[in-house]
Amino acid sequence: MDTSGKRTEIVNKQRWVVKIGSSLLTNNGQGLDRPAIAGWVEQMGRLRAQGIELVLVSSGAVAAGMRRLGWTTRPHEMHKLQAAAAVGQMTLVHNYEKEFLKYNLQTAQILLVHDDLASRERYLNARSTINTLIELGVVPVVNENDTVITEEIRFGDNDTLGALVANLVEADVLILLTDQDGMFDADPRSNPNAKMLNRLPASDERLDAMAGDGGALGRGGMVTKVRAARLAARSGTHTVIVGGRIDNVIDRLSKGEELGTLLLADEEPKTARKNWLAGHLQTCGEYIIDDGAAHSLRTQGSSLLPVGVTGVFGTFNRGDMVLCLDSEGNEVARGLSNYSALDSRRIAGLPSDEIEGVLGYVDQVELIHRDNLVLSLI
Ligand SMILES: Nc1ncnc2c1ncn2[C@@H]1O[C@H](COP(=O)(O)OP(=O)(O)O)[C@@H](O)[C@H]1O
Ligand SMILES: N[C@@H](CCC(=O)OP(=O)(O)O)C(=O)O
Repeated sequence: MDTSGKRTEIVNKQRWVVKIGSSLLTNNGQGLDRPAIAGWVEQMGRLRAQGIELVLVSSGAVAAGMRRLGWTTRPHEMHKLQAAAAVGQMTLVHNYEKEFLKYNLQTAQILLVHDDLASRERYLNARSTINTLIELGVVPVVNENDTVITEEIRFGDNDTLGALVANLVEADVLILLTDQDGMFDADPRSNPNAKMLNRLPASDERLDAMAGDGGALGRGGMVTKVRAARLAARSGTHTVIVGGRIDNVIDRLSKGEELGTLLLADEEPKTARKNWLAGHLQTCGEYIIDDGAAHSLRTQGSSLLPVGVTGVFGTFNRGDMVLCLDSEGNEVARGLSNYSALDSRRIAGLPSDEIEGVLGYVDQVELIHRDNLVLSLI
């Protein structure tokens, strides 16, 4: 294929995660927009026919459930939102199953919560199940397991889930289909002169000031999409934020057309281990680090040495994930500790050449080596 003048980062890419947001799937928050779903599935069917592997992350359970239950306004009580999601998820997957079958594609329902991806065992299970489904040619349809979570329902954030799934399957591309044509330099709802962004590195800090929230319904808006793009970038996944109502949007993206906003991953895809560190492991304790250590972690990507640590909290073993907090309690980084909490307390504040004298052994001179350390998103 002639790719000159096209988005080569997207063309011929093998593995896509497509996330369809609530604002798009629903008619003003009421029920599912079935004709629109049929249109996206038809396009995704064509992706599959080209040999592109696909995972779908779909919101819309709450809205579909509200319609089924005859509710016209979105409830505020968490248990009612969760009940609506449980009812609506049936409608949602039934709809996808019916539509994908038209193209001889089987679907599978996957319900996940962030904690599932924080347990090493469940992460590995989810990963191998989804990878197996992809190999079988099945389209996994992922949503949050709303019955057991509260935060994500409250903030309406399936963007993060999309990014975590992209990390999980090491996707090449994450497509966030939404109700705006792309990301603008200001929220177009409140700023009619806002201009759409074409491409930027996901790490570009200017994005933070441009991203607004999702408005009255308290949805994630562009804030969670930018954060998702940064999370996805950690597995080398490029993200496109794009309008789901644009004619044949998925087909056109796959041909390299410059639609929406491309947020690029760093050139160097991080190793699987780093992906894991970035979002998946449960933390077992905390290091409080001084200003000098916080500065060199943030600006030079340095390892954490005992000398920069002023406090050690929690109970952890060597190899466990520990948070690094600055003196004000802000998370600077997280990483795998080379020492248990007990030994860390004994060497905190000391120069590395004194470790052996105190402990009687030295594993590594760092408390956390930079290869096992991931800076936190600010
Ligand atoms: N800089 C921006 N560019 C585009 N949209 C923005 C921006 N800042 C805030 N938004 C808002 O984000 C909304 C989309 O986010 P959201 O409602 O969470 O959608 P979804 O359900 O697709 O995740 C848009 O309707 C828009 O008003
Ligand atoms: N998981 C829930 C809500 C998640 C949600 O709305 O997220 P988003 O599409 O990012 O605004 C649902 O299916 O209704």
